[in-house]
Amino acid sequence: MFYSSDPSIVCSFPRVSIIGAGRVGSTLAQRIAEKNLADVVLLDIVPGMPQGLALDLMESRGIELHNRRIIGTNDYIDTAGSEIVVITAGLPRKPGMTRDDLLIINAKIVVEAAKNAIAHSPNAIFIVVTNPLDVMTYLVGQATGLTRPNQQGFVAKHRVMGMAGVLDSARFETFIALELGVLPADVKAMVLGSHGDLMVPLPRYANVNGVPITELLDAPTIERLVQRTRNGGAEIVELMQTGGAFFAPASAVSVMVESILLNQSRLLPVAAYLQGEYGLNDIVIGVPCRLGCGGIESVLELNLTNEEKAALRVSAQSVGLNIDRAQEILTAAKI
Ligand SMILES: NC(=O)C1=CN([C@@H]2O[C@H](COP(=O)(O)OP(=O)(O)OC[C@H]3O[C@@H](n4cnc5c(N)ncnc54)[C@H](O)[C@@H]3O)[C@@H](O)[C@H]2O)C=CC1
Ligand SMILES: O=C([O-])CC(=O)C(=O)O
Repeated sequence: MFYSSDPSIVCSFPRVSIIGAGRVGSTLAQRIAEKNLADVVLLDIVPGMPQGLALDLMESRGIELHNRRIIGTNDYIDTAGSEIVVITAGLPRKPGMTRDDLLIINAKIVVEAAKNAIAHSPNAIFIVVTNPLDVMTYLVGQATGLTRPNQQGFVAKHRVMGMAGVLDSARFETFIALELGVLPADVKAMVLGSHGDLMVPLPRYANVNGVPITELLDAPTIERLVQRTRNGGAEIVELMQTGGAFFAPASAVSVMVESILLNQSRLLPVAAYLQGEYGLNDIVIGVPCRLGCGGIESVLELNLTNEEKAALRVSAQSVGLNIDRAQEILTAAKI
């Protein structure tokens, strides 16, 4: 016997839209669906491609034992009402390139994606992945209006962020775990700053189940692991020759999505729009943030040494120069 359902009760799962159904985007869709976190909309400009990926993922549901819906589309209308929008659209770098070499081409793609996405999901939280990460996150903040005061003077900067620190920290943790032969999950580390050569790994805060790595490894070894972390993305680009990492990046975004959707308040390194924190203003850079259902709940200001502060400042200065470059290009192109 069936009970008639009350039409006022709407049973819906959260919706995460992923703009750019390439390697990072499609792997992220898989992670989110298989963790049963949300229904997923995969959007790309290539006709048929996101639809094919979505169908493939849907056909795995019975085997993977989840019931999340995955929709593939080329039309932003299908992203309407998303709780979270992840932007992975844009080009990955090729061997020999820096992430900053993608600035001009990806700025236009990301700004267009952000404007289209917010028009259909005005309350969404935005997570940016496209490189160069910190500059793209800044541009998304501007394009969506989330980092500008609204008519009431309120800035919704907590709803825009970039993924980099979770990945860079996971790499640092991996290299520490490999060096010591311990379980990766027992290693905790934090990498701040920009997602590039000027990132700021913090060995002082790295530990194995509470034991500082400075008690387990000598200074030259730690410096070697720090340098490998800084070069972590390029190492994979050089090995693969056809693009960059995507498994670990997708895992990194999925923990941010999870912390937001499940209101976990996890403390994670996140590229955030700063207004005075760490002495930095009107810039996006990686800092420790609490992530919950509203997005960035707070920025934690660590008691950094003078050297760490200086490294963060240098990192921010380089992001600032690229923001200026991107804005000149977008203004000239009337975007
Ligand atoms: N923040 C981070 O830690 C990481 C950033 N990345 C960056 O993420 C981006 C994506 O990387 P992959 O997935 O490996 O590249 P990919 O080439 O596999 O996928 C990019 C997708 O974007 C789509 N696209 C291009 N223009 C678009 C538009 N206007 N609208 C919608 N879709 C569009 C392409 O058709 C393609 O399917 C790159 O910029 C890469 O550098 C990658 C890994 C880590
Ligand atoms: O290195 C790249 O181009 C992709 C990326 O940001 C990473 O894997 O860290």
